[in-house]
Amino acid sequence: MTTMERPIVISVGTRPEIIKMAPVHGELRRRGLPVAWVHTGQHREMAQPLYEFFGIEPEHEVILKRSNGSLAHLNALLLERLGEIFDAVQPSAVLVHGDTTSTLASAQAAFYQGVPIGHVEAGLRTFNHREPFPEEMNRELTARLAHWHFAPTSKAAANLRHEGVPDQGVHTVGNTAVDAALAGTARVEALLGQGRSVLPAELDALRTGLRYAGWKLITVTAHRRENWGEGIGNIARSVADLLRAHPDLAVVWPVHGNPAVSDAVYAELGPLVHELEGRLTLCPPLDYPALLWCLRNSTLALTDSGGIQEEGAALSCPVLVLRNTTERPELIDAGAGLIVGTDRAHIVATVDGLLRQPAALQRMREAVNPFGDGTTARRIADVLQQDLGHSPAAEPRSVEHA
Ligand SMILES: CC(=O)N[C@@H]1[C@@H](OP(=O)(O)OP(=O)(O)OC[C@H]2O[C@@H](n3ccc(=O)[nH]c3=O)[C@H](O)[C@@H]2O)O[C@H](CO)[C@@H](O)[C@@H]1O
Repeated sequence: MTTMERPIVISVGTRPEIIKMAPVHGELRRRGLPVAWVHTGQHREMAQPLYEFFGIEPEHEVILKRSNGSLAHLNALLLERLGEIFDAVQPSAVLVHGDTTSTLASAQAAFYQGVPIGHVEAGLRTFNHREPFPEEMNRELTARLAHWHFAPTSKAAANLRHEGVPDQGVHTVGNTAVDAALAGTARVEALLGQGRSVLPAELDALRTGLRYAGWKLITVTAHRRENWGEGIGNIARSVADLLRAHPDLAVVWPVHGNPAVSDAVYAELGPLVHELEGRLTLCPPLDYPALLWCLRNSTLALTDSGGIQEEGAALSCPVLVLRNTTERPELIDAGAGLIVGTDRAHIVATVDGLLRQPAALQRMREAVNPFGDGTTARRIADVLQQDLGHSPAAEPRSVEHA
């Protein structure tokens, strides 16, 4: 096989990775480049609706027989199996995303085969190896292994350069989360316009309330380990306070399946659902199109998620970050979000303040999205096409961010 015939392999497994690599997959396919998808996640059935939404059929799947839950065991199994797959597939390049154990194992397996690695969403740092663990170290180690570093912002690019990554390997391209969110929202709105059902029944009351009663919507999500226990309880209590104080407020909270999260949320808020007559929706995690619809129609998002910070900025939905830190400081610098942590009184005061000052809220909605303009996948494909010997469809461009 010539380099041009060997596929560019995308190796990912979790929900955010699939969402963020789907635009790259779509763009490589649109250009007629050979591309293969390796699913490394544990629960393929959970990923299936996403694959259907994006029209992706993974060519390969890593099925792991784990005998214990340790990271070392997971890494070893992934490394061995991915080595076998890459050996059979002979990729011209392997693309990995972000910071998971499978990101690092995919990069290692590609490195052992002498295959160049492209790291998408490179350069995010908290500068604390324990927070998030092991993700922060996975980010650094993947940077050591990668050939192409696709940094979402100039800040992320600067982080890489400070670590000695050669300048010519760093491409500031924006974040593919924006590509996915903009294209996905357009599709959701088109489908709704045709009267097709995109939203689950759980959101019906909410839709009616937004349309006819003038409710303002807040989307809430929380899943991070650091917020388990007290943090989640505080967030839930602040949501109850806000709903009681603002009769025109509605909240949708897709509750993460982990009992460390769901038990606390339902204990605090479950009894309120009936009392609030449709203004509080607690539901299982939403399919991606429904989540996009929620953000698009929300006045605010309260979240500890990374992806939702980027999607909020893309969809003009101001984001309050339920953490004490973020590896996406650009959101705050751009004025599109605020760090609020998990203190009940502080969350309530911040949301109250914003609801009472529409001009401040409007400024946040109008902030320039620091994560790009939805053309990140094109920029990534330009670089790969040029470096792998195809004539580029367009000149690679770089995005400069504040
Ligand atoms: C420890 C840590 O920091 N880990 C991070 C975490 O990333 P995250 O915080 O972005 O993850 P989530 O919030 O789970 O996912 C977000 C995506 O899911 C969509 N979504 C959400 C709720 C829902 O009901 N339905 C949906 O469709 C949503 O639109 C968005 O695109 O895991 C990644 C690898 O797993 C890591 O790389 C990343 O560092």
